[in-house]
Amino acid sequence: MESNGEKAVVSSSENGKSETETTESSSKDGSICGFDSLHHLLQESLSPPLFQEVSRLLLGLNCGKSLETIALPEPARALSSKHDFDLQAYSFRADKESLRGPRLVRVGLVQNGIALPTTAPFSDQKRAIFQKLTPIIEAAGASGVNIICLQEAWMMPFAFCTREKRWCEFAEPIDGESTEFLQEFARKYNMVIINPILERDIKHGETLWNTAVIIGNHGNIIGKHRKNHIPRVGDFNESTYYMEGNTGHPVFETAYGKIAVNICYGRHHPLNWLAFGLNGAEIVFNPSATVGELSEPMWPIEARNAAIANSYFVGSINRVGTEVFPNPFTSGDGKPQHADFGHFYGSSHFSAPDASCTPSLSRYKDGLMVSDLDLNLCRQLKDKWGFRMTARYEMYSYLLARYVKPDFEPQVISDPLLRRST
Ligand SMILES: NC(=O)NCCC(=O)O
Repeated sequence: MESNGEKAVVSSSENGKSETETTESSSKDGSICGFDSLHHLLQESLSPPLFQEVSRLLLGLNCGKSLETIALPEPARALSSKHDFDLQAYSFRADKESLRGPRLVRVGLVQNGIALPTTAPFSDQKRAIFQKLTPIIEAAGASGVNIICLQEAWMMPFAFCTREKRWCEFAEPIDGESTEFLQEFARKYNMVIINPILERDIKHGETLWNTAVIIGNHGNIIGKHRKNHIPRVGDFNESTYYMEGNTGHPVFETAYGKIAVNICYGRHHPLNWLAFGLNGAEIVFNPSATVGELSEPMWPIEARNAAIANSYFVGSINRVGTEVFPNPFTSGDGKPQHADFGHFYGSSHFSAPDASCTPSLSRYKDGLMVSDLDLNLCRQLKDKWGFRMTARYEMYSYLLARYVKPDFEPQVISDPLLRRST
C-alpha cells in the first residue's frame, strides 16, 4: 500500500528553542501513513538488519529468539483472502522441562468492524455482524484453534458514546442469540469461545452489564465475568448503560488451560490484572473497544506489562473502524459536537510472561491473530523472576485496608524545614 503521507511531526525553532508538535499522525482510512501496522511501516522503512534489531527491542525475544510464524492450513488462508481479513500466526516456545511435557494451546483473537450503518434496523445490524464473523471463526476452526476470544460488545456498534437508551435493545441474556450462534462453532470445532456481550440480566430486574460469557468446548456455558471498571473518560459514557461488575475475578478452568477476562478499561488497573493472576490465570484476554486519540500510546504497554508482572499470557483485542451515529453528541470538553467515536485502531496481539509479544493485527482491517502458547512458560517465569515470592502482599494488604477507610491518613513524612519561616 502506498503512503498517503499525512504529516506526523512539525518541528519549529523560535528564539533558539526547539519545539515539536504532533499533528494528525494516522490517515483517514485508519492506516499509519499508508501502512496497516507499525510492524509493516518499520519493515518497509528499515534495512533488514536495522529492522531485526528494532524488532528485538520492540517485540522482545522468546527463549532467546524472535517469535516464529506458523504456516496455517490452506482453507484458513483462503478464507482470509476471500473475505479480506488480516490473518497472522505465531508460536511462543517454553524451555524443555524434564518432568513435564509441553502444554501447548492454540489461541485466537478476533477483531472486526461493524457490518452495516448504525441507522439500519437493529436485527439486521446484528445478523450482518454474525455473517461477517462466520468466515473468521471458520478460519480459526480450520486452523485448529482451541480457545478464541471476540472483542468487547462485538454484537453491536459501540454506541455508548451517544447516551441514547435505545441501544439497550442490543442487550441479551447470557444464553441469548450471540451465545447460541457461537455455541455451534464451539461444538463444531471443539473450541472454547469467549463471548463478550452487552448482557441483560433477566432474573435481576432486566439490569444491564458488560459481560464475557465463557462457552466450553462442548458448547456448554461454563460461566460469566462482568466488567469490573467502567470508564468515565472522553466519549466512553458506559456508566449510562451498565454497572460495575459483581463477579469478582473468576478464573475458568477449561479443557485447554486456566483463563480469565479483563474487559477493556480494566487494563488500566494493575490490581485487576493482579487479581486474575492470584486466582491462577494462565491466559488473560482483554477484549476492548478503544480509539486512537485516547489510548493508542498505552495499548502496547499495558498488556505487556501485565503479562510480565503476573507471569501469564495476555491476548489483547480491539475493534476496528469508525462508527458514525445518527445524532451528534458532545464530549463535555468544549469541542464541537460530532457523530462518531473516533477510529477504533484494531492492533490486536499477544503478550507473553517473558516480555515477548507478537506484532499487531491491522489498524483498520478485520482480523484473526492465532498463536501457539506453551503454558509451561508461566511457571518458568515465576521460577526465574520470583515475582510471586517477592511481592510482599501482606504489606500492601495492610495499606489497602487502611486506605479504604474514610479516616485514612497518607503516610507522608514532611521535611521539618519546609515549614520553618526564614
Ligand atoms: N470500552 C472501554 O472501556 N473503553 C475505555 C477506553 C480505554 O480504556 O481505552
